[in-house]
Amino acid sequence: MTTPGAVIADALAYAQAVEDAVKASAAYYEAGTSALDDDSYDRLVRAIATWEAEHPDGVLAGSPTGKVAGGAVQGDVPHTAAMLSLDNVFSPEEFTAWTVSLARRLGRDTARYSVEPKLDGVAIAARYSHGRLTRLITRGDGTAGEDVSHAIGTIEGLPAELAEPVTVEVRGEVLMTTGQFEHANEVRTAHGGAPFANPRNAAAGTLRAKERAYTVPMTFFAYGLLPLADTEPAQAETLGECAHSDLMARAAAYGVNTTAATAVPGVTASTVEEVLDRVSEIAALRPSLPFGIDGIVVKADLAADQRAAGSGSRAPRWAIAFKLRAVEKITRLLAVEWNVGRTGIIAPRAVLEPVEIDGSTITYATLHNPADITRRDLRLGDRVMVHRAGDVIPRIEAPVAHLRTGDEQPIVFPEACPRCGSGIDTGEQRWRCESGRNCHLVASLSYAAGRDQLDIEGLGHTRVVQLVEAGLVQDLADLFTLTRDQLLGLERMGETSSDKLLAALAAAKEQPLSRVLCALGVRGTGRSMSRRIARHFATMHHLRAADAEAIRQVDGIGAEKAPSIVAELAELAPLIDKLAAAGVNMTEPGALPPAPTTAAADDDARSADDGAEAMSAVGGGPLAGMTVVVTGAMTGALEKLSRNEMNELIERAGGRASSSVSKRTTLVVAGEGSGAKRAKAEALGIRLADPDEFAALVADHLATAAV
Ligand SMILES: NC(=O)c1ccc[n+]([C@@H]2O[C@H](COP(=O)([O-])OP(=O)(O)OC[C@H]3O[C@@H](n4cnc5c(N)ncnc54)[C@H](O)[C@@H]3O)[C@@H](O)[C@H]2O)c1
Ligand SMILES: [Zn+2]
Repeated sequence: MTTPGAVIADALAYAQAVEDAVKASAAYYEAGTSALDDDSYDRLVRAIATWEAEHPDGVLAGSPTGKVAGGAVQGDVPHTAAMLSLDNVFSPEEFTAWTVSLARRLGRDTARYSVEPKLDGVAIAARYSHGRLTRLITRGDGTAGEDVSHAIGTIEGLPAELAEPVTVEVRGEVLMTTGQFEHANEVRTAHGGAPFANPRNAAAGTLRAKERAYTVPMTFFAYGLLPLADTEPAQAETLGECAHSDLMARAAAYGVNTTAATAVPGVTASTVEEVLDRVSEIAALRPSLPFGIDGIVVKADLAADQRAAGSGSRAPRWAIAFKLRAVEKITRLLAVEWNVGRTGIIAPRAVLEPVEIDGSTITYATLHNPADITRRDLRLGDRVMVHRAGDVIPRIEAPVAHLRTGDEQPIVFPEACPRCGSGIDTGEQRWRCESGRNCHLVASLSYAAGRDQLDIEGLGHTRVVQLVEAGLVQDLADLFTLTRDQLLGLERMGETSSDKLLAALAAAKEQPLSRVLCALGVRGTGRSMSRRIARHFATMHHLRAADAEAIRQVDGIGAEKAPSIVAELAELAPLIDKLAAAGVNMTEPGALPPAPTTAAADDDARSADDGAEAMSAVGGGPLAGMTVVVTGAMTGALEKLSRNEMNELIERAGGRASSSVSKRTTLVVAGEGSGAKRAKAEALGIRLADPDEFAALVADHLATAAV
């Protein structure tokens, strides 16, 4: 495939582009399985046209330009009158220019316009003989189409019998509504077929498919009515003289479906301004329509104007398509995320290779529920058709199944709640965490009890769920007022485990402020940030008294984060009070509260580096002013320390812990298995220490690290 949209460099690339476009076109009109989205196809054809304009002698006979259906489709049933394509405009200016050229051609202003949605489906001619539907023919190459009469009876809006026994041809679009498309793919995948990428492809593929084991409904909308060879002459003459809007009213009276029954009925307009207003109205309604449209068709309404304007080989001169921006693009499904909502609903979300649709870059799309994923037969790595119109959340229509390489992977459904680890209730279409509305509480308590936070031994996930479900704990503080009797009342809770848990809770009350802060889960403050805040303010009292400006004194807290920390602490105030009342420690050992500031801090003069110095000046210690990175396995006296505990140790000793080696690093503690970071430190000439050397350096502070 040539890169769509790329400029064609030479005759060889031109020939390749023509071949690609013709192949895509054939796949698009026949089985609805093009490898390209419309935008990419249109760019390819534009590049072909540009090249042809510069090389008029090199134009290939097979070129798609200037032909109905790009010349890729044939037919053997001749049309009564040519079934043409439409020329396009993309802006009000281009549209106005078109009306001017039409007026020039007519020698007068166009008397009246008809304005209708451009339905995004497949063109079809339906022949009625004495009121009975006898034949369905596709557009084909415009001169002759293919007989698809087997589809009679599966198309809503195209009755088997008209309200009057007339002999006429009704032309219009066969499409699938959103609901019909969902249903079609459901039925199709249930029969082992590959889902269609979008409703248009589904309509094209379904219309042409013969002898399927199942039928799926489609919908017809008329946009043309004309006589057949054996139509009564008087009737034929009347039809030939009717305005387009009258023909549509007549078709509706015959019982054929028209846009009159939709939110975007065809209307007439007498001025360009009126037309453009209607274009805007239809464009605004597009996202809420139950079927796809890709533009607005504007026609000279009167038969006399149409006759005077005439037609070219590809399109009539009396009609134009005002194209709307593409709302569908093909991109790749990279991953599926599972998010837990407030009520415990676990919702999948598609992560996409970023793609621009209608001016915005799309990286996520909704996936509703697991059944939806199964129904759409989605796989990781799939190329997918993504739809986004207006403010509506982008959605995946379906995988472009014929583009599969075989490397696609099944989407793994979670076995436990991704937030709190509880079981999942899969009884309904929408999966739900078994902890329901408590999911968040279970998750936050489990987090708070974790090793790097309050480190409460014996308070694992199952125990947390049990306490929450028994109604004993409604927030973090409730843990610290649990009684022995309450614990003994729980299942599988003997005297020994109750006492152990109570002891662990008592020990947790003595944890430093930094860990309490971390356990509170203030957004934007992870473990090391919690430590920096705790060391800076020394007490919860000082921290809560701080405004955003004061919080910005802490190294690494910027103008955005500071106010949100203040706001969250205010929100957490009742919980913090409750924790303090339960006897939980609210101070940071070894830290001194900041000196009260007199003058307002000078913003410009302050940088992260200054902050680091200020902090270590308060702390002092053997690592004062140093930025330390730990890498590899710790041994000897440091063996038992987690990375978080190592970082705590560094900060207690006055240093600043960092996870990556840079020019600002002053010391790298390198244990066994430290590869890349050690190498980088050596390259930058940064001081290295092995675990034993480092243990000796911070020996005074090491004693207090044992937990
Ligand atoms: N993705 C691909 O590989 C691929 C290949 C070929 C074509 N295409 C797409 O198809 C389009 C060009 O194809 P085309 O010539 O079939 O169609 P068109 O967009 O040029 O418009 C003509 C068609 O519009 C339809 N139509 C809808 N509402 C109508 C109304 N109210 N009045 C009259 N006609 C109405 C008719 O079917 C008519 O045949 C382009 O947008 C192109 O992107 C895509
Ligand atoms: Zn949960």
